[in-house]
Amino acid sequence: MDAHGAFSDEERAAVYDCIFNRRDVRCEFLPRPIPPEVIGRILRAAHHAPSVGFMQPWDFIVVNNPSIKSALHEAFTEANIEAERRFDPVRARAYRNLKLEGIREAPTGVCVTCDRNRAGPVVLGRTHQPDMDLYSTVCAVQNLWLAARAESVGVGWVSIIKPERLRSILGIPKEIVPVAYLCLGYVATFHQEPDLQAAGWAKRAELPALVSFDRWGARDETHSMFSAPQAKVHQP
Ligand SMILES: Cc1cc2c(cc1C)N(C[C@H](O)[C@H](O)[C@H](O)COP(=O)(O)O)c1[nH]c(=O)[nH]c(=O)c1N2
Repeated sequence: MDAHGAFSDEERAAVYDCIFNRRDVRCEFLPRPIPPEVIGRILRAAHHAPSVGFMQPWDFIVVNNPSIKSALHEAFTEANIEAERRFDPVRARAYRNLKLEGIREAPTGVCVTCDRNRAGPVVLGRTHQPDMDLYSTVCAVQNLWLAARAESVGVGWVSIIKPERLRSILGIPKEIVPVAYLCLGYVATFHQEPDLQAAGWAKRAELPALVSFDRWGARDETHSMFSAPQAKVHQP
């Protein structure tokens, strides 16, 4: 970074590399523990996320205890059975074959929570959009995910679990919202494409079809934005 805060070409490429090669990791966690200083750096990155009114509504519960992980895994299994039933029979069969969590295998779990009252009843930027504190907490999750990728630590978000079960297992007070349960661990390899894409469940949409100019749906097909050469990084 230069004296004015501009990144070099290599630094910029490293950031895009990290973004395009971040993956949701559900299995293949190695048992090797993540050193405390690495967890510390990852949480510090999460804590430097933007937040509405600089509210910083998050807390981080670090889960190492195997019996707590087992209880969380049981809660996942209950929720997963219910989730599977919502799909039609063909899709349900495909769903059953997906691996959607690594709660017990991951050496570390992190639950990211949101304290909706942290900054009192009136918060700059939240008056007309009260959920901005939750969105801020999700920004912290994304910072965590990217910092972990930079540390070669895989992260998997497990949302197939009832919030009240998360609350009771982790002793989260009722006024605090559990936003994300994340599984963290080193992996042998980061997959190049999302697991759900590799499994044929869903695929990445074409970006130009999602961008419009000035008005919803007003697409300018001739716009050169996406015809520029791509950065030399793998973009699944
Ligand atoms: C809010 C939220 C919640 C979940 C997820 C993500 C997000 C953002 N994802 C991960 C999701 O499936 C994954 O991000 C996409 O499939 C794209 O893959 P990559 O993240 O690019 O590898 C996810 N994955 C999974 O296996 N079990 C889960 O419960 C969830 N829940």
